[in-house]
Amino acid sequence: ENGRKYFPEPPGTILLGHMLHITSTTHLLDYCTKFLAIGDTIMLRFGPEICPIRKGILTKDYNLIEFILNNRKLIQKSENYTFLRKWLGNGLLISDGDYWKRHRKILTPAFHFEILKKFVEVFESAGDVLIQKLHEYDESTSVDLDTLITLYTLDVICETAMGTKISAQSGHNNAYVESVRNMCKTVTERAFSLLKIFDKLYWLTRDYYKQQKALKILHGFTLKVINSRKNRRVKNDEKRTAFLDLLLKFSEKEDVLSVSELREEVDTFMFEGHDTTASGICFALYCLADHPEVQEKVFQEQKEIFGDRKNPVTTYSDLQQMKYLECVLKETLRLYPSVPVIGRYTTEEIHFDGYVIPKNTNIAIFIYGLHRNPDYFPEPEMFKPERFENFNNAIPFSHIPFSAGFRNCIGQKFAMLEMKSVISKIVRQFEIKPTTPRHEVQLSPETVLKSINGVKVTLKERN
Ligand code: HEM
Repeated sequence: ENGRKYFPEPPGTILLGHMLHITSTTHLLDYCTKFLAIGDTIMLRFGPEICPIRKGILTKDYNLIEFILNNRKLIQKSENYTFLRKWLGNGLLISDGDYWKRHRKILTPAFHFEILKKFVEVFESAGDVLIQKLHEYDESTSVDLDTLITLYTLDVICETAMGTKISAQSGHNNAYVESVRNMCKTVTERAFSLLKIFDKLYWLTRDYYKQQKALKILHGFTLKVINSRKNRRVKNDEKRTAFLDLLLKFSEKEDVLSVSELREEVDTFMFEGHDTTASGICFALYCLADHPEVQEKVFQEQKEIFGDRKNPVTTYSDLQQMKYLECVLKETLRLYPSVPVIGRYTTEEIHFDGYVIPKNTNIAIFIYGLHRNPDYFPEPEMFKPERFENFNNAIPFSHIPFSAGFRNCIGQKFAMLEMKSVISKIVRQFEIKPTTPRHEVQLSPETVLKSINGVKVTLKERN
């Protein structure tokens, strides 16, 4: 067409394009991989022109990904993020333009390491509750980590984001916990349904009512916390260091956030900050179970830091010293990136390497596929944390579990500290082993990468 070059399109059906292939999340990773057999970047079509989410490109190409993530014109998120909007409003994850820029600037100081240092106590005390739970299992019963770990990360994010203990691990605040789960689930299901993406059809489904109910509980909870902390806040109260308190403090100065803006940012942390870390922790423990030699090295590192103390009070600087564990986490997030696909939307025509990406195109960056490219990671299916002991910094965009560029994850350091805190605690107390017969995870990219049959291991108390 006029010599304009577009990315190739894999075979699909005339009317529905590639939509039919992508109706189940469990096969999504396989389909993406299969589609990308014809090239590292391809065009996909989701249904006929009347469909709300129509066309897109899917890429695992290093250079294109670097180009996109470093491009100031490409910070708008793709259309499927709009399903999160009812919950997260214009929170940092989905806002764009000057509004995003302004909010990113306001929120960045809240993730300063001086603040994160203080959160280590929260990670540790929630971790102690988890350890108590884990002691209820022994070698004969497998533990499904998914539920237990998710309740742990919920406890952590609620206390750090809102300064409020919900004791999810002890079975309190079930309505809130359940609403978070329901919301995450229905949002994902919507993005992959041919019918539910239409608002008017969605109103007729049970999911819609489930969502409305969950939203009422979620928003109600956050607003209640904001209002009570706003009224009760004591000036210069050192103890109040939750994200919310910092934002309230900032709001008193020139950068005013309204109550609803505060609500949206806090809810965004609630969403982005618990499922992602839970996924990372579960898969890391699963990999450690499969690789006793790696686990032994992690354990030895703990001994070097703490001697024989099994339950030491762990500080920020202790966590900083866990260099090998950090490699384990990087390797886990390479093979199992918590956010396997991220999306962008073109607001103008983009030219890259002789190709045209039309205006109004959704771009899906396939992090999962990028991370398994043998050019950057020889024997890509193998779990080898040592790769990161001398990672080639010349190819920074080959490993981007936290994305990269302007819109990278604001919670990256927080997440690494939390994961290190809880995993080191578990490794000091237990030997992690595969179940018999060995549990095989079934990956499903539900916005966050999950295993639909759980993540099961067995635990043996160390002497
Ligand atoms: C292992 C854990 C985590 C992973 C793998 C992860 C990954 C990511 C990725 C890939 C993005 C980019 C999303 C996109 O472009 O659509 C992102 C953005 C974001 N993450 Fe995380 N995340 C993690 C933990 C956290 C935590 C703990 C928090 C908060 C406490 C957080 C808050 C955010 C926010 C607010 C954004 C939006 C940033 C912006 O657009 O300016 N994340 N994260």
